[in-house]
Amino acid sequence: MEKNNISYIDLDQAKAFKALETLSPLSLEKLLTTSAIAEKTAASGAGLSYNYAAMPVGEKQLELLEQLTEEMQLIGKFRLLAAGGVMNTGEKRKVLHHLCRSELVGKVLDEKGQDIGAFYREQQRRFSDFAGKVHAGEITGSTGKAFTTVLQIGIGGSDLGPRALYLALEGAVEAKMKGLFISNVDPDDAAAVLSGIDPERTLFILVSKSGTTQETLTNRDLVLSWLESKEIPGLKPGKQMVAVTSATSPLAGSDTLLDSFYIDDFIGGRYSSTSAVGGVILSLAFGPEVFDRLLKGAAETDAIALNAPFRENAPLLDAAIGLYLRNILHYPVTAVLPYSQALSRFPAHLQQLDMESNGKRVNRDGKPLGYSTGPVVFGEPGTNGQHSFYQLLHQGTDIIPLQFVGFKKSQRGEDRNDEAGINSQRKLNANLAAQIIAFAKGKEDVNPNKSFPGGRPSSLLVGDRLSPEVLGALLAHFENKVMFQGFLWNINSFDQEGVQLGKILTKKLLSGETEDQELMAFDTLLR
Ligand SMILES: O=P(O)(O)OC[C@H]1O[C@](O)(CO)[C@@H](O)[C@@H]1O
Repeated sequence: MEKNNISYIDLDQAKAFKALETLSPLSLEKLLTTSAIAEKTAASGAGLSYNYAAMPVGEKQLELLEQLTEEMQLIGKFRLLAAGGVMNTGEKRKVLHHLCRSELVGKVLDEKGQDIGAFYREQQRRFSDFAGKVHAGEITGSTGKAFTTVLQIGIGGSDLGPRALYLALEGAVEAKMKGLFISNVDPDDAAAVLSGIDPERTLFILVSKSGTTQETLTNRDLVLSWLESKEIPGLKPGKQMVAVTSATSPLAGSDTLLDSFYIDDFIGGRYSSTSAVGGVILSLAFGPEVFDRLLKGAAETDAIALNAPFRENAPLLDAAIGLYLRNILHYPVTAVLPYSQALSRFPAHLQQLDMESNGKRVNRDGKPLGYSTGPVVFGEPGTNGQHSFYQLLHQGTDIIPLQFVGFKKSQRGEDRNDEAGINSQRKLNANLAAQIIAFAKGKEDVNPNKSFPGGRPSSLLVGDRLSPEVLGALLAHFENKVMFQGFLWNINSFDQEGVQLGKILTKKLLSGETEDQELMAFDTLLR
């Protein structure tokens, strides 16, 4: 037992899990009825709902999954996390991204007794003011011209979440500035983006929590020398750039830059979209009030995840059913399929969120696990995916559970009725409904090549329109789902040691310190 009566056991020690293992799998075709579609639904924030009628779980499974979440104390662990418990056991850190949205369980103090939420709010106030001044023309480029473009330099969590959110908001609200991103150390990434911008009117945001990431520092230097190379009278490259970093990073406190905004070690990269990491670019691109609306939606989902009972708690249900798919039915992959072009990069963000968090093979105390953890996650917007990889999803040898996301209304509202009076949004959603049924029910045919086995599960997250609030709720839904699953697997979802080895070998290779012959041989192949 640890403090607060929270105890940590591996999944395979839980009684409810052992009971789940004894149940026979159910026929999806029998489970999928019109009343199940009406009843098997639960709320996330901002009117978003999670429908699991096409998931292979019946009453008994749900009862045991609920017992499992209680036995593994998921809500107690979330409460402890939100209160500032050291849930990142590997790095011995608190995990406080929820605090960027609201004080779920009251104030959280650091070791000096300082209010950490107040620090996050202060940073939000600072970057909101900064954005307001840029929009009002009070803060300009170093040659006096108004900034019209904002370009984020960062990678991983300092790119994927903010980029996915930026793209998702472009059609939801009117933009105040154009947003662009450079992430890859591939020089072609920077060259392509820089070729289309006005150096005097572009504000660069250098985002690196650690301040040590090779790709980001390389791109910073590349951008600064590109600005220098323009030889524009009066242009000061550093004064076209702000930083977002942690107060302990080597980038902190630089007076060569226009300004700096801070996060701390308690906000993990892939969980940082609602901190200054996402907040600076989103406030500049769309206005601080739009970023506020996104935070509000995320806070609504957080409150549901913490307080709602199992059957009314979408992130908790999604996590528990996902565990059933992974550890009872042994499906190793999940596809996320948003029927919304605005969410084109959302699957890429979820890939990092889920796979970097739960791609672990030891428990939170470092002991090897005897069961599977996080699935492989991939996805593309529908209907594009339908004309690409859905063949394998329908008729391939593996069953891949699907997580559909759809909206009743289009985001931009521009649409056209065809001769039959049917608009494109209706066609998009008809495709989504058809896919759920085709995957679940299949279709027999005398020709085996034309036969669909069915029994392929899916869930549906559905909202009215992809507004900033709904986007925030969707983001928090997945953050909380991933967190709950990490608790179920008894792993630490908040570190990422698996990315280190490759970084170290790269460094050794570039500095000439390696004696690894095979590494040098591959390097030679690439020169
Ligand atoms: O913000 P930073 O410190 O540059 O890190 C970027 C990314 O690198 C990683 O540490 C992985 O290499 C991610 O977890 C993180 O989001």
